[in-house]
Amino acid sequence: MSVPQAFYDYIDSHESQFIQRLADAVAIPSVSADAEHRKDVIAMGKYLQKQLQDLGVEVRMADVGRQVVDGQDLPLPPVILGKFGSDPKKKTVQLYAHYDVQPALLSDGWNTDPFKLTHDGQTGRLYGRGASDDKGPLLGWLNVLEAHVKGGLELPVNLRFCFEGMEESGSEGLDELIESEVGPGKFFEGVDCVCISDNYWLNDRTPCITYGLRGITYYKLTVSGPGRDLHSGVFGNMVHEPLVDLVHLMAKLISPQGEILVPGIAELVAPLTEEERKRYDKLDYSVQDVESAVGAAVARSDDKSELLMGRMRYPSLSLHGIEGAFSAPGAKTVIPACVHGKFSLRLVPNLTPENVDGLVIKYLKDEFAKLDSKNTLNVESLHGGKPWIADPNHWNYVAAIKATETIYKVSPDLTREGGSIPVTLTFAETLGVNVLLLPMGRGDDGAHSTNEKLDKSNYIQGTKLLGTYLYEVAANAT
Ligand SMILES: NCC(=O)N[C@@H](Cc1c[nH]cn1)C(=O)O
Ligand SMILES: [Zn+2]
Ligand SMILES: [Zn+2]
Repeated sequence: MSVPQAFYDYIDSHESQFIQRLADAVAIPSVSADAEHRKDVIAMGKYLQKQLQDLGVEVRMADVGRQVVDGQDLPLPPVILGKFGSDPKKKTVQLYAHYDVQPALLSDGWNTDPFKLTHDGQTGRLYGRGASDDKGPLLGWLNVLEAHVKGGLELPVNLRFCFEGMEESGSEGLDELIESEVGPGKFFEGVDCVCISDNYWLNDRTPCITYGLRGITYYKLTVSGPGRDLHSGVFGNMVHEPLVDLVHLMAKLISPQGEILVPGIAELVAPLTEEERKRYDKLDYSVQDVESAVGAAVARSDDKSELLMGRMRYPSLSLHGIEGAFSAPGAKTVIPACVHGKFSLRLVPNLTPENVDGLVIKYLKDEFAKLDSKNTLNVESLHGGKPWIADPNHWNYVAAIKATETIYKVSPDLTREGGSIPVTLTFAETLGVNVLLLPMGRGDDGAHSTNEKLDKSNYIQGTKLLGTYLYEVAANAT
């Protein structure tokens, strides 16, 4: 079955309604990391439930339990499981996306309200938290479905939806749900392949298809000592200061040149082969691409392949922040009594949370002992996920490559991504099927950053791409 022109026409003629759909979704501040916003994440789930049901999807809102965050007992947002079509003659495609977003405050440096989709008519950019990560791609699937249901077109495959609301905060409860829904008569029965749209092109010109992700392991270091915050004029030079200890420890994790200083990590990384190295040389990328994506000339290397390998096939350690330290404007002369340092490690083959956590925790405890401080250190691993690599020669990838060539008239780059989507590996291992990452947005979208955007053309052409991919699955699956 070839793609009906009526599908493309429907998308083109409903552009403004689809942008409004994205605006409605961005307006719900579904920040999973913030307990105050948990009700909004749940509201976002309900909004999607209704949208899906209105399009004829059989929806189940799966309860995945509760979570304690900073002493507060909170409900986890439901995982939305949806079924559309059960024709045994058709392939069944499992779609995954997430409806939660990263935190965003105007005061972080946004030029516009992060929860009000702002369309810049000159550049065609749609600004808003979640526009690219991951509300735009999620709604792309709804747009595809709507074009078929309301346009009177038959879908070439059966669809299964799995939309979660905790991806940005460790996908709590999701693995257990997936594992419990595998088997005869269960939700995931009959799934032939998985498609996830939750990453980005490498640059702002060439579409890509992604066959690998880094894993992650995220830590919280707590240094405490004094029973309360102290006056630095009264107690400075009299007591061990938690923030001083913490800053020393955090500086021991990574050098300014990016070298991970935890012993044993580098030795675990899978060796680079000459054949693999050549793959990076071929990708359409430049130092200029990094610089324009980050907004400054701060790239660590002048060699594009070194930069790509740093993101795709080597681990990275990033320091994210210090909770409890004075951070407001002004010059408060406080000695904070208890501070929490946050950092994470992105994992590549053969690093896993299991073989890395022990190395990190032992190293930090040894380094803390060297400080000879009377304060106390606690190290926690908050969440983790293993790296993932798929077979890019599978028909699922052939379908995505052909769809990309149809929509964008170029062959996509085959990439590995530096970010982490832990459920990717769960799908691959528990369902035993091929998993594909088919991105909608561009490398300069600013996901997780200020002024996140999705280009209108990527949203509209991306919706066409997702639909075309379903037809190519029907045509290429074996
Ligand atoms: N678009 C995928 C993404 O941004 N994933 C997050 C997942 C995560 C893990 N811990 C916190 N968030 C990422 O940071 O890679
Ligand atoms: Zn995402
Ligand atoms: Zn994200």
